[in-house]
Amino acid sequence: MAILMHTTKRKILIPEKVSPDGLALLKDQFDVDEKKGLSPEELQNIIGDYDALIVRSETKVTADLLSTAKKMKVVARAGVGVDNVDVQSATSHGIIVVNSPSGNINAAAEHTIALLMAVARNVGDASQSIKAGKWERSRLVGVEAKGKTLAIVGLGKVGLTVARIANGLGMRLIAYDPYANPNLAAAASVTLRPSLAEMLKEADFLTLHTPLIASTKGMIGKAELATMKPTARILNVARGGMIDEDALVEALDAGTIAGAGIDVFTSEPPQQDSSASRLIAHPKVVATPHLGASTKEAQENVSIDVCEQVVSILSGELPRSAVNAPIVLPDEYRTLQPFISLVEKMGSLYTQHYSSVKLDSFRTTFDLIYEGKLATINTTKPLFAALVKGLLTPITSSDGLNINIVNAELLAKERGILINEQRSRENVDDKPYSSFITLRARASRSVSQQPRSRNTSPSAARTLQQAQDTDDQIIQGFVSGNKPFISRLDKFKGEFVPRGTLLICRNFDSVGKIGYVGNLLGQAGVNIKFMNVAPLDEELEERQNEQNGGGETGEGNKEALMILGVDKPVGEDVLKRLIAEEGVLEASVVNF
Ligand SMILES: NC(=O)C1=CN([C@@H]2O[C@H](COP(=O)(O)OP(=O)(O)OC[C@H]3O[C@@H](n4cnc5c(N)ncnc54)[C@H](O)[C@@H]3O)[C@@H](O)[C@H]2O)C=CC1
Ligand SMILES: O=C(O)C(=O)COP(=O)(O)O
Repeated sequence: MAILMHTTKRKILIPEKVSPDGLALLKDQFDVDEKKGLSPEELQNIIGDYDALIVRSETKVTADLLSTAKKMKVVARAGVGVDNVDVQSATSHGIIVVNSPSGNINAAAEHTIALLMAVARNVGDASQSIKAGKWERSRLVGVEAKGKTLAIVGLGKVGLTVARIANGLGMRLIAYDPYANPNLAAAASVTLRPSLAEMLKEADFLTLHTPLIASTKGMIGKAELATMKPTARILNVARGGMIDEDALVEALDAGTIAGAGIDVFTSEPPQQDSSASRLIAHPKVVATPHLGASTKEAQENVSIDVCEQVVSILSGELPRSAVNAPIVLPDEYRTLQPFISLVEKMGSLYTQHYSSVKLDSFRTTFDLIYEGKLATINTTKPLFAALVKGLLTPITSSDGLNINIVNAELLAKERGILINEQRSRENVDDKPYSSFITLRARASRSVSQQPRSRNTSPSAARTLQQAQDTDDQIIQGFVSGNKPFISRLDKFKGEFVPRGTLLICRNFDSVGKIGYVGNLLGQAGVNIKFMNVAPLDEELEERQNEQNGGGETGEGNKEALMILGVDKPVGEDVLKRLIAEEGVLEASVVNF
């Protein structure tokens, strides 16, 4: 008989025109909904169903929208500028924002040059004039680009590409960009100017290529325009909002600026009677409807770029150009993968086993110590995030937080969880694993009492010594054959796989305990799938004995942990009965 499998495909919403070349990469694995022309309300009503959203510049991805997007894992911007996405809000929801940082650079640069030439030679005006049946050769005399000064604000990817093309046109190149790479500037024959004001005076053509951010918003206003030559022409293929549109219209009317080529506006599409629509209507302006990235080639590039990243993220991997997550190299991420699972389980074990700890009000410092191969990895951000996720998931509501590399740091801070990552130089060559992780929870104490400097990496042995000395809580683990193992829980040493539901009992290591616990569980209808015993660590025991005056611990008084894999949850009543029996000192149920 055929077995029907019902697997729900994850859903991706695309409310704008995105090239089919990238979408083809999604359609096998995911439900891809292309829904153009949605109103903000319509978008808000359906966004909760989607795992990913792919947009260009038209969709406003607001904090309001993101707060409704409960399943959302990724917002992908098929282009460069993410000023239409509330990145901060996405971060707080753990939503990764990706873009395509270079797929449309050439298109934007060529469009800038197209506008430069069109403005220099009155192409738009001349075309309209001839179509109207006129032949106005003397009114439409232009200027040449050759020998003119092109002033570039923002010498990043687009700015540099514009510079290289303009260099070929024989233009003199100057730029203002406080963060520019001087070597790249020199190689492109661009002379950097120390201030915008200084550069504006020299410009025959001014072109803007910065993102729209606080420092660039309104950067060309009335005062700046007043310092420019009356023959100067202005180009904007970056973002509306960087130029004061009313001030530019005024300057064009007054003849203190000669012309402008504008692709981007403060309101897109421009509203009637807005400053944008007045600028567009101006006879000295060549305007295009945000076409900088609109070439077949650029749209293919950005679409493939972001769709590949959406596939990565929905498959649990990291993207290559996240706007709000650290970049982790693919090889490193592959190495980290099994440890991410281990650390998450260690965090979860901590919260569930030490259940008296209230994580949302606690002040504990965690040391997360990497030994062996892991200690040589460049970025351990995914492990940090896994610990926060492991610690918080057992105590957050099921519809709650999407905890990941994007928001882990923020959430840890909000909850007062301090995580101190350390790399140990302890040699693990003689051990059966190549890497080893210790999670140590230190009860809070004043800063002056904290045991040691954060920069010195203790060996595992020293860590244990400290745990014993300070009653800190210790969980250790390693990975073998890609499987996570816990190898220590507090003072007990024994390997177990953190999987399914585990009943963890601390008991006196005496005859009959296993039978008693087994019986009780049997009566409650709980099956035991596997069992491990973790005895007291011998080294630790010896030290304790020495401290207690050298006496041996009596056989029946030795403690051990019993770890039982069970097939269903163990109720509170059963736990109470277990603890009531002499010899079972503590019992906790942990779900993975
Ligand atoms: N019209 C269109 O269709 C397109 C527009 N764009 C726009 O172009 C912008 C630039 O893109 P890219 O060159 O790829 O970005 P980029 O990040 O490579 O370069 C931006 C440059 O601006 C500089 N910068 C930042 N703040 C500055 C300030 N206050 N003053 C001077 N320089 C400053 C940075 O140092 C950087 O070098 C994008 O942010 C996007 O808004 C990009 C592609 C297409
Ligand atoms: O990539 C950018 O920043 C752009 O402005 C391109 O916008 P678009 O994708 O054409 O709406």
